[in-house]
Amino acid sequence: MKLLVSPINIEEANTCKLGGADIIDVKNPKEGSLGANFPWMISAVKKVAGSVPVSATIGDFNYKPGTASLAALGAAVAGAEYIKVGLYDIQTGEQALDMLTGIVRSVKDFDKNKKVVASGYSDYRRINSISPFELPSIGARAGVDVVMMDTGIKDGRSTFEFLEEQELVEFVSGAKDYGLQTAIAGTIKFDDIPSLRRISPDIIGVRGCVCGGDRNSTIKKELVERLKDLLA
Ligand SMILES: O=C[C@H](O)COP(=O)(O)O
Repeated sequence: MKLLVSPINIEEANTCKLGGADIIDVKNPKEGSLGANFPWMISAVKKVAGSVPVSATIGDFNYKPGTASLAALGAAVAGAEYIKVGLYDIQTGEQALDMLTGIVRSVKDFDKNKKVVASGYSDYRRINSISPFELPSIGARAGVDVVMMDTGIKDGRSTFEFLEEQELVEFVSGAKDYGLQTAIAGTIKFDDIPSLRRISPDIIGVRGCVCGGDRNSTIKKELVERLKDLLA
């Protein structure tokens, strides 16, 4: 399992790199769970990251395929290798397919090696969003590379409070059947690692855990190292 860590600035990105993160995921929590940061921040993090791949979130979207496609291209041009969209206020498979098809086209026309990550939300019922379990089939049709789930509301409740381990196993195996990679995030804690080993997604995404439990605090190098060791 690769470790994705979400810094909010260059200092934290450097800490992620020093701590051994496999993917440095630029986001802006002020604008939501998958809030977009500025293109100049993505470019600056890319310089700090060196050979470590950079991911960038483009927002918790409603149904705006054109806006999302343009934002995705912006993240790709700024240097992100992984471009991650949150299907937040999306209720139907048709809407999700439109969104993802546009995003994939705009990113892959620019650089076919960049990866598109389609994120749903483990707390989809409380935010009235599409079920993340629909994403593997829709994502495969659209041509995304990774399907993911995170929590939409960052109130301390974890993905493991909204979904059973067996449901997460099914999410991962369903995506694999479509040839897609998977990522799981949402207030993951050190205690969740044994369960995550059984679920075995390709990537786990964290912030709060490596800030010492409070995602509004700052990322600590020793906690990134500890998590990386646990995943080894
Ligand atoms: O993609 C990863 C998210 O930033 C996870 O943040 P969190 O661990 O604080 O829920």
